[in-house]
Amino acid sequence: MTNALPFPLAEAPDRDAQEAATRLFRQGADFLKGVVAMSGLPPADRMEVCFAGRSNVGKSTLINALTGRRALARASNTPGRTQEINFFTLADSHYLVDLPGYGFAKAPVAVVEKWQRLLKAYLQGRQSLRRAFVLVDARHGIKPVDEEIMALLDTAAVPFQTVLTKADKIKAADEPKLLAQVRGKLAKHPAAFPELILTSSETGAGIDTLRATIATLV
Ligand SMILES: Nc1nc2c(ncn2[C@@H]2O[C@H](COP(=O)(O)OP(=O)(O)OP(=O)(O)O)[C@@H](O)[C@H]2O)c(=O)[nH]1
Repeated sequence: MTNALPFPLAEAPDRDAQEAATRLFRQGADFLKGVVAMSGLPPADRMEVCFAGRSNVGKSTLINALTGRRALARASNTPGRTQEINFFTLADSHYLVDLPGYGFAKAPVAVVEKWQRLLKAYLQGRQSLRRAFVLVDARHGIKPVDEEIMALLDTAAVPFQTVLTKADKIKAADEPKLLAQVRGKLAKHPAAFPELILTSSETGAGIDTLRATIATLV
């Protein structure tokens, strides 16, 4: 009874959702600004989704794949930008928000603390934030640092959806073990959205589903 499992994999989008995604994403995405303090946030005047994940999880690559802009998220990866919350416009109706990667080993404590304060303030105070996508490397499953951000999202009551990245790097035989680990961890998080998206920026798997998810958020 696969469909009775908690946190099933999202199904492929239906035709309406696909059309909504095509309409939205063909209008294009652009880098707007990097933000280091709450006072720098753009007006909360449109639908907003954010992307969080451990360093190297494939966040920039995924944002590029979603928007079809090869180097879009590179802007947020250049030295000096990595501690900023980066805003991208999508059409004139959405913001895509790239949160700094966490779990970096060598950042000074003061830097990490400053970024955690900003992240907390952003997640708790942003009215227009509809959903957070928490990216998790399919090879590694949910790590303690991922659970920290999930706990923060629980507290802030921001619904979050888990997006597994680099699906092309795991063997089909290892998928059940990964999904069991992820489902077990998510069961403890009240803000977890009850569907997972398995993606690969390499093969394009799951990208349409994620686009359609964003395009049909209300
Ligand atoms: N095989 C495979 N490799 C991927 C995929 N997505 C990203 N990568 C690779 O993983 C590495 C990290 O990807 P990035 O997109 O830079 O990761 P990031 O999360 O933005 O990293 P930070 O900037 O450190 O936060 C790169 O070498 C990518 O080419 C994927 O779906 N499949």
